[in-house]
Amino acid sequence: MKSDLKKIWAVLAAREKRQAIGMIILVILMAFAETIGVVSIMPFLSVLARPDIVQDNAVLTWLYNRFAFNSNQEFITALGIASIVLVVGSSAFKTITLHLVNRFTFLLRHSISARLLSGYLHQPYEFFLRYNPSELSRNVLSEIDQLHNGLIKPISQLIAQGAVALAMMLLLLFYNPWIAISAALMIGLLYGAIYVLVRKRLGNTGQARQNANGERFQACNEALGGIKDVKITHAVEAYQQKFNQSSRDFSRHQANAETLSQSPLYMVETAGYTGLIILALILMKQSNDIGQVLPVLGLYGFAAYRLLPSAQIMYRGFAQLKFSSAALDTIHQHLSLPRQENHPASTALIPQQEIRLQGIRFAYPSAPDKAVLQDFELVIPANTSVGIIGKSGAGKSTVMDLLLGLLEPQAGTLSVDGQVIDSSNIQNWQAAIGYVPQHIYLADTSIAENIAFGVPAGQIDMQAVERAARAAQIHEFIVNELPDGYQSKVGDRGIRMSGGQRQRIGIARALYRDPPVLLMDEATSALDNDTEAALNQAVNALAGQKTIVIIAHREKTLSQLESIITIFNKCI
Ligand SMILES: Nc1ncnc2c1ncn2[C@@H]1O[C@H](COP(=O)(O)OP(=O)(O)OP(=O)(O)O)[C@@H](O)[C@H]1O
Repeated sequence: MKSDLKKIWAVLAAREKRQAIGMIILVILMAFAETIGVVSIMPFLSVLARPDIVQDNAVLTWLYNRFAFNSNQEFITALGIASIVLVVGSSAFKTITLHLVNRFTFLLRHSISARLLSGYLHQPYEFFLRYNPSELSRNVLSEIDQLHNGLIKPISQLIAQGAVALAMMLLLLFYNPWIAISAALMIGLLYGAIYVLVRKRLGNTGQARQNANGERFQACNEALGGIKDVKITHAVEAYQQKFNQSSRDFSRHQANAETLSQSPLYMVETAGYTGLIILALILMKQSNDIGQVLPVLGLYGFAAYRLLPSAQIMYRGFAQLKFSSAALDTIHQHLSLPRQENHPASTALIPQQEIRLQGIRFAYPSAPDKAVLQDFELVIPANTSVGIIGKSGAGKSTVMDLLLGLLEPQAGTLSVDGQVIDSSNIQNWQAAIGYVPQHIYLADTSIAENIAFGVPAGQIDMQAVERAARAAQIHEFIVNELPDGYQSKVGDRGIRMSGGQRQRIGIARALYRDPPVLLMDEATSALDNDTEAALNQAVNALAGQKTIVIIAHREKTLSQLESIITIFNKCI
């Protein structure tokens, strides 16, 4: 419990911590405002029922004389108006506080999920080889809700109800300390015992809920993301079942947690009711005077009536905390991941002599003992075009990712003109590269936005877009065949484009910034012979001005290049 609270505190940014303290103070004041609202009616009712109390009660006498009332009637009216003003004032204060607390907690949800996404986007590429994207979306979009509903909201309720319960206790202590203490002890012990009994179960259910949530995100993403394969392989039913199973488990765990956090109210109510009857019987046996027994019982009843709802809400808060601790653990851990800052480079590191991979050893994190590359050497002279071939699985794409600086080798270096590429100059190196990956990702926006990827729509250089599209042999298609030319939408992941068109948009994207280095990973595999020939011609036209590295299966694709390097994977 203590460590959960510590983790929540750690999840807050410095400004949010200050705001949280302000909110706690406001919530406590709100609880007292509520108590004042309830209590303010008492002097009015007392004087109304028994006007001579004004003379007996020192406070009332002082008030009466201080404001120089002429009659009890006037005094009662003034007390009534004062009570209304206090109730209205406390309601207004409560409404404002409620809004401030709601704003704070909901904006906190936004701020934590934005920081979480930003943290993920600033992780090295290898991080994304370890985590499934569904798991990361789950954390940013859904686990954050669990944190909000299961932790942040319950904590604010816990504080508010704790303050209400305390205020009520003070009121009861004032009337009858023994009754107040014994009622609070009984309620506290009962809830405490129930919490001890169910907390382990709540923790386990919370963990199972988180797993089921991840599985349901994954099933949904995979089915919709791979819809073509899902349809063609008749996997619709299998995916539906996979989703149903995890979605049902997710709901079941939430229902269990709700029951575990709500049902003690009925048990405690039953125990309280039984306690009252037993107390009545004992008191009756002792004094046999109903006139003495009833006020005591009434006060117990009142104490239970005022304390129970607060105690229940507090218990529910603790239960929700336990249920949400798995979500908290994940978010806390991921928010503390060290960030890899990306500062857009002002100058590109343009190779004048060579790009060199030297003494490289690389193994993927999931198979650290199986080196994909060992003692690997590669020299690419500047402003030449080099082809890389090798069997499937030989490590061509891995070499490309090392050249891109996306993967870090366990041994050896990547250098440009003798300058080793590390965290201090990686941005400058990447600023020099245009890259065409094996699978081109198209966003569901216009062709122009896809070519000028990541540039806000208003800042796109349309001349550069057209130049890149011409070089990638796609300009004619865009202007002649698409209804809105460069503003035509490509559909989700480019669903409205053919494989070859997608690839040419990818090539145009790599050329948009007119980079001095062009890296292509099987960039021409989906093109027909004529387009491939035209594209090769365009690439040849760039030869001598740019350093070009192309990976391909087919040697024919590389026939025009100045040198071809074959990769043999020593571990296969
Ligand atoms: N994320 C990964 N985790 C673990 N192993 C990986 C990962 N990616 C690739 N590998 C392994 O590394 C080896 C080299 O893969 P790579 O993709 O570089 O080959 P490739 O030559 O580009 O193959 P292809 O021509 O089929 O694309 C393969 O044995 C592959 O199974």
